[in-house]
Amino acid sequence: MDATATGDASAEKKAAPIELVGIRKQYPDGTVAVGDLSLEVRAGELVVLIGPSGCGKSTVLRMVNRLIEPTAGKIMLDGEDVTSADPVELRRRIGYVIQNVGLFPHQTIQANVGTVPRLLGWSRARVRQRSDELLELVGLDPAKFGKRYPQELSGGQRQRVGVARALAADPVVLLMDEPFSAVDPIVRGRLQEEFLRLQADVRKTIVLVTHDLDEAVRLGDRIAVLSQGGKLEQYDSPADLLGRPASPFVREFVGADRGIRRLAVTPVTRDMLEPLDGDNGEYPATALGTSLYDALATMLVTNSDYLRVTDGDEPVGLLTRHRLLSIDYPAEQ
Ligand SMILES: Nc1ncnc2c1ncn2[C@@H]1O[C@H](COP(=O)(O)OP(=O)(O)OP(=O)(O)O)[C@@H](O)[C@H]1O
Repeated sequence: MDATATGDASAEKKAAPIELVGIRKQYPDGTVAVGDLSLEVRAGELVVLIGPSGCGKSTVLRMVNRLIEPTAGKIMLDGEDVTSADPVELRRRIGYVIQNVGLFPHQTIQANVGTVPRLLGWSRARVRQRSDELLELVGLDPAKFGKRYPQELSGGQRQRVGVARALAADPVVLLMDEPFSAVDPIVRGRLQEEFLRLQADVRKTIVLVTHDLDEAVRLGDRIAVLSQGGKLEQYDSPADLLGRPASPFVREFVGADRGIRRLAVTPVTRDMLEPLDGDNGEYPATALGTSLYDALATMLVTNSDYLRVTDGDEPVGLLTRHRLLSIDYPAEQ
């Protein structure tokens, strides 16, 4: 996905912050899906909601675009209270991507992507141009895929069309409910990677629901862990969540292999390094900022207990395997 392919798309509307203030959803049968949740998401931030099945993740997401009406509380979008705004108008400002995408089967890919711009009354030429631009942005050649129908695409390709469609009217917020869970793990990994590149380019405010902790750690700027009734257990960066679980619930939820996951989100920094002794040219090199996970992989593959760490071309210190494996876990001391 080439940034230059965005054309008009890079002259985007700004992403908007969202704030949920004490939102609650109680169903007529008495079920409290979400009790009293407050959460703020900064403009351009990617926040992941995670938690056990039935804890209210999808309900939270669907209250933001008012597919579900909250029983109480306020939803602020870009500083404006939208709790009683016209839901249809609201949804034009908020893109929504769901599992299995929900593309219209009897419409071409191009028409699917152009759905909201068409509803907004854009000219045919502008809709077409926007659709081509978005398909290119998500890595699908419009000349090749534009005229196809959804069933003529793979699951991963359909998922990308779903993302393109959600971005078509240039929303200020993107809501994503398990967007990558319908595809196999290899395709999922690739889609996640492409999605991160896309997000670096468009910088939308994104709230993404998943039940997959690895996905949360990989994609989230911050992760909100919910327990039953939409109770917010912890809201933190991936590294802090894994390193400092705030409660027994979170500790259990992030599981025993959090040490490994934490290595993946912790970069090599100067304070971890021993001084260089001579030029240490014989040790394999790794760059400052590499994840500890990748650094450990290099040590294992090269059968070396030391790595020469560089900043650009300049060697700045030595990382030892012992130091790498004894990074502190404050919550466990
Ligand atoms: N119409 C309804 N009436 C009563 N309870 C409902 C209704 N719709 C949803 N619920 C309940 O609300 C709770 C939250 O549901 P929600 O779909 O938000 O959970 P979730 O965390 O997204 O779950 P999952 O990970 O399984 O998709 C669940 O206990 C569900 O049974």
